[in-house]
Amino acid sequence: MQRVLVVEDSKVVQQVLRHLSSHYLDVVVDFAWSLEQCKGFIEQSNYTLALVDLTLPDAMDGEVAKYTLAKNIPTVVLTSKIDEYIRQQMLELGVIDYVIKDNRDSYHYAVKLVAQLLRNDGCKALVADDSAVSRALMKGMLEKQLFSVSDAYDGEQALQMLKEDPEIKLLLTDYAMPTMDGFELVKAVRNFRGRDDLAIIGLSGAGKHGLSARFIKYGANDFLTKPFMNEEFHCRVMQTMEQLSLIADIKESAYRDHLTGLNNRRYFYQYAQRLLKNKNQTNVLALLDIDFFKNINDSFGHEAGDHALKQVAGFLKSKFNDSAIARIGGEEFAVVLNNTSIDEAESLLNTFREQLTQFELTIAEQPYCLTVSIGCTSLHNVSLTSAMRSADKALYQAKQQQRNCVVTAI
Ligand SMILES: Nc1nc2c(ncn2[C@@H]2O[C@H](COP(=O)(O)OP(=O)(O)OP(=O)(O)O)[C@@H](O)[C@H]2O)c(=O)[nH]1
Repeated sequence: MQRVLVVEDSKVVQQVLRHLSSHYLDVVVDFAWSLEQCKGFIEQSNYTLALVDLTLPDAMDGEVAKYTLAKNIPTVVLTSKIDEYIRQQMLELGVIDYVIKDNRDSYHYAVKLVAQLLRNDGCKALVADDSAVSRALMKGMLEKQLFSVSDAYDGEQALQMLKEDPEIKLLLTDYAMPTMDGFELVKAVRNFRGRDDLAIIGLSGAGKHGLSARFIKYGANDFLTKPFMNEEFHCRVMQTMEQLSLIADIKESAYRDHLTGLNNRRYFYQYAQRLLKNKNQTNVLALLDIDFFKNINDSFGHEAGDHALKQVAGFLKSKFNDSAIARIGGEEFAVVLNNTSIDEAESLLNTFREQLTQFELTIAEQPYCLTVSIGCTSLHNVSLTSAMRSADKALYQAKQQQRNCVVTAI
């Protein structure tokens, strides 16, 4: 589990950092006031990352950063002043980055930087460069930013590695490489990995600015001109990864039902359409609708109704954890049972239905049991529209019968 340690002696700054951390960091964050307290925390817990003030009353000369780094904790430094001497000192120490505390936005930047570094943690990156020295340098710099890094000596090798590993999220590629240069590599990679799925930063030598622009035209997200400063490299990588994360967040929220955390209707339709393309797989589509749900809203209020929906969603997830589940309407859910015959599906759905009748929800602090009606149909060799229509018709029949039952469309 990821954990962050913040060491800051100013009460006001600590308060600001606490506020921003609760907003941006979804991990445990401990706050220490001094080097001594910092040592105590490190004895107790393992930290993924430390954000430390360079000057503390009991550590005036950056000893806290030296201490966290000596304990192998990747460290970002907060400093109220910066000059070439301090900068060099910090780079030599091996801190990931430094943030100058000169306005409120710096704290914002610092916490967002920590958030991005936590996202980088274990994220795969690939460096493609024919120079072993350059490769080792960039590998080291990326590892400092918590990436898990592999490297390739030319474009062809890099392309092969990217084809084999869709988990690689960042590619740094030089332009001049034997067998396949950086442009060819970027063009080839973009045929199967989009800009929002794999970030690419192109590198070119000094005085070749035209090359940088062409990198972008061929599909790179950004570029760097060699030789680059440590900070420039760091900022470019961070900014590019932050954009990728933002797009991932937007995509995630576009496909998620905010109330229950399940997939939403949009996701479900796209998923089912994709599934139907595989003609060899027999799947079953089930539509589940809570019986007399309106009674919950009417008796206990809309908020209690929301709470009930969340509990039913959680129950569904626990029982069909290998299947795609979505909330496709108010109190209506869809489940796709993969590689299942219609008879098997009917039996599984009946078991679920019976288990739900035994499951006690908590509504307005009281136990409450509810039931669902289910319509199901084969999702194989049909159009999605026709499968939805059949399942809907079966669900209607289930409602017309006694409810709390499964009807299969023939
Ligand atoms: N609390 C809450 N209620 C919702 C939500 N979406 C839809 N509903 C309510 O769900 C209820 C659905 O009512 P009906 O369509 O009459 O269905 P029902 O009461 O479940 O009856 P049957 O389906 O015929 O068994 C309505 O009262 C909607 O307002 C939601 O997100 N939250």
